[in-house]
Amino acid sequence: MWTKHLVSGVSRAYSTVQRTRPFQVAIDGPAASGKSTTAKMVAQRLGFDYIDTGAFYRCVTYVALSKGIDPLDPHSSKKISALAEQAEIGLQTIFSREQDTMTNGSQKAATLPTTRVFLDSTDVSSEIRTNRVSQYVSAVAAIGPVREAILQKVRKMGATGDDQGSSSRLGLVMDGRDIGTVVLPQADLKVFLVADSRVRAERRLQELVRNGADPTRDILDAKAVQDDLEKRDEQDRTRKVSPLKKAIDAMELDTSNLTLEGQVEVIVNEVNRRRGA
Ligand SMILES: Nc1ncnc2c1ncn2[C@@H]1O[C@H](COP(=O)(O)OP(=O)(O)O)[C@@H](O)[C@H]1O
Ligand SMILES: Nc1ccn([C@@H]2O[C@H](COP(=O)(O)OP(=O)(O)O)[C@@H](O)[C@H]2O)c(=O)n1
Repeated sequence: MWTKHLVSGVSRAYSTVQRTRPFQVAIDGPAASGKSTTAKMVAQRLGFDYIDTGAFYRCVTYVALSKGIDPLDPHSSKKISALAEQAEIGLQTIFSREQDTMTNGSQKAATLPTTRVFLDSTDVSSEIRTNRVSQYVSAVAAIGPVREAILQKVRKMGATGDDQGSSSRLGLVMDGRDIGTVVLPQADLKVFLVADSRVRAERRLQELVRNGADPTRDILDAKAVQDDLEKRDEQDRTRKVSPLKKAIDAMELDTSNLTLEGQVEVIVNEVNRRRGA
């Protein structure tokens, strides 16, 4: 049932606008604003590739913590940067067929695209989403040479479509914090997703519960989750290298009062408008 799909009509769209490279969509924004879910669904609707850049920073944080390295100790920067350079990170997004997912314009949760993350060929998809990794990831992402190493890896993956699956090469959706500003400054469409931090915390909490949260390991209090997200956003916004900020030419979309399908629709329509479909 799970197959990578192509959306009919895409090749016609490309014949109207002469492109020298696949259409690029950059999605940035604060934590839990809906970036990755929206990005995957947009990629599925358009038959584009998807790259989750946050997964790269999470993998480096995970490997550093598992080696007993403290990311908050300034003396750890060199060791963590070396780990970032050495890490072999792969992504595999499993898309479902459009007809399986769209019923009366809405998307069934069970058929949302899913992304598996591989670190040195081991599936670490769950391990990189723990609270512990979330608490340290912003510190790791603030280390300049770590960002340099990851920038090279994500650009390479974007250029080759090497995501452990077959590449559609029609287009690319990438999400993170610096995609529109640093990674893909020439992106054809830049979106900056925002949402009220209370709404974001509620959604993250629901997601944790849906994924079988463990009360001994996960923070299951809305206020604590909100504090955690706000703290991470502050760290991401104020770091010296590639801080989280809206690119000057990005379209801002507040998802606080939108449905997932609604925000996907806005972006898909804008992509189609820009490529003359
Ligand atoms: N408009 C929305 N309505 C309800 N839930 C949403 C909406 N947008 C995103 N979500 C949910 O919010 C949670 C956080 O979204 P996610 O895509 O992981 O954010 P990010 O990648 O920005 O951290 C997910 O569980 C997602 O399904
Ligand atoms: N392009 C990116 C992507 C993520 N990151 C860092 O990685 C962390 C985790 O990103 P993520 O997208 O997985 O986080 P969530 O918003 O999904 O919780 C962020 O808080 C940033 O510190 C970054 O600095 N630059």
